Amino acid sequence: MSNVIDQVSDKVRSVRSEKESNNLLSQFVNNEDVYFSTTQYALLVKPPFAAMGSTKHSTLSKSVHDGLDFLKKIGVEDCILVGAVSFDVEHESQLFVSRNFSFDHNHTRTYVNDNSRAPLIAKSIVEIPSKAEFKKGVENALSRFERNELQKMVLSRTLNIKFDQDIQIKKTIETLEQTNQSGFVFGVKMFSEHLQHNQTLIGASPELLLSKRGNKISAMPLAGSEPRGKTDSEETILSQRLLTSEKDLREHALVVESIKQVLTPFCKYLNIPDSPSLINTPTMWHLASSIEGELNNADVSSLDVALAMHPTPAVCGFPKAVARQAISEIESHERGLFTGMVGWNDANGDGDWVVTIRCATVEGKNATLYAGAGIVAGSSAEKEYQETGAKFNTMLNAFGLKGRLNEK
Ligand SMILES: C=C(O[C@H]1C=CC=C(C(=O)O)[C@@H]1O)C(=O)O
Repeated sequence: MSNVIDQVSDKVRSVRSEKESNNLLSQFVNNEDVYFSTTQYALLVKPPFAAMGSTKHSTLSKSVHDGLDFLKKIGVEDCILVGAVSFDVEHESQLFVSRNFSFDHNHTRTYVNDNSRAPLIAKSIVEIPSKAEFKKGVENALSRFERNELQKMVLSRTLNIKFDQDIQIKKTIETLEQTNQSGFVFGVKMFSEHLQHNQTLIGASPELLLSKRGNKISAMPLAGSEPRGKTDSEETILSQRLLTSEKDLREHALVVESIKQVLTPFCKYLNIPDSPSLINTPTMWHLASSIEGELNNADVSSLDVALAMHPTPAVCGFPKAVARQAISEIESHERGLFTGMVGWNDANGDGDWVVTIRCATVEGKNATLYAGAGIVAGSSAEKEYQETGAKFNTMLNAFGLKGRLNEK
């Protein structure tokens, strides 16, 4: 019997699940629990956990199957797998199995004016890479396109912020819900036997990688972006420019084509719109494609389909292997869980997985914010820098820091 199965059976066996509960976020305990919410529901998962965090991608799917199959055999069917999968196949994921979980299907989000919060003060902010290095990376990508090595790659950057006081994690997740009415909001504890620190991954992703209920699946890939405008006329100009931009439509089409190739063998029916539509978050406009499908086999798990899709060219590039290699050569920082996937998979294989973007890892007074942008032939290094800057605003808003970046 493998280690993972041992852990699952010992830790999960004796705990009973609660099926429905209200106001789950108020019960969230940082460094202990995992929280995930959509506009439809909230999910809170509590210990005891069997951690599958050290499992690498290559063995992840098999370990999860073995663990869940074993639990079924011993009569433990009502458990859930929850957490975050890293971008890089060699990097640890943060996945946990528990029987102690609650769904709130009456979950609602109330918009609250974000000026009502007392903002944190940033004592120091370090950009990694620097603006010059990021722009050099974009130029490097453009030269690879000219040499026909690849057609798209996503480059990212980080903001390392030290605040004047400890970040209130539950409060920040609450703010993310209040200010991102349609986003997928998450708080995932990061556990590792080797990790010295107790970090938490928090964020509000607008991008649905994969949702599965029975044999029905859906996905909403995003690629192609413009920051939100300040006035109505600016909003119209920016959104219409995005919808008709040859560069952004090409960038988007590569993502959709790659997802189509992955999902086709899984599906007896797949509906992909001919052209993308516009969606917005409080900080960005995006090109989005709403994909629906029916699986050949309803027993395939949401995790398996999501792992087959991951990483899509929305966070990696095209072709995938060449882009992944180019990213590792150009980016000097670790992505970790950023541009991975976060979500859950229940004992029936149903679940929701979203792309881990518009997020930060936080601990004490420190936060590392992440943002990336898709680069294709015709991209401008300055514009991609500005775009990633606008994407940071999801988390900067949640910390009460938007427009205060020069404050030391
Ligand atoms: C990698 C990120 O965004 C991806 C998702 C939506 C739009 C994107 C873009 O237009 O570049 C990116 O592909 C991020 O927000 O950090």
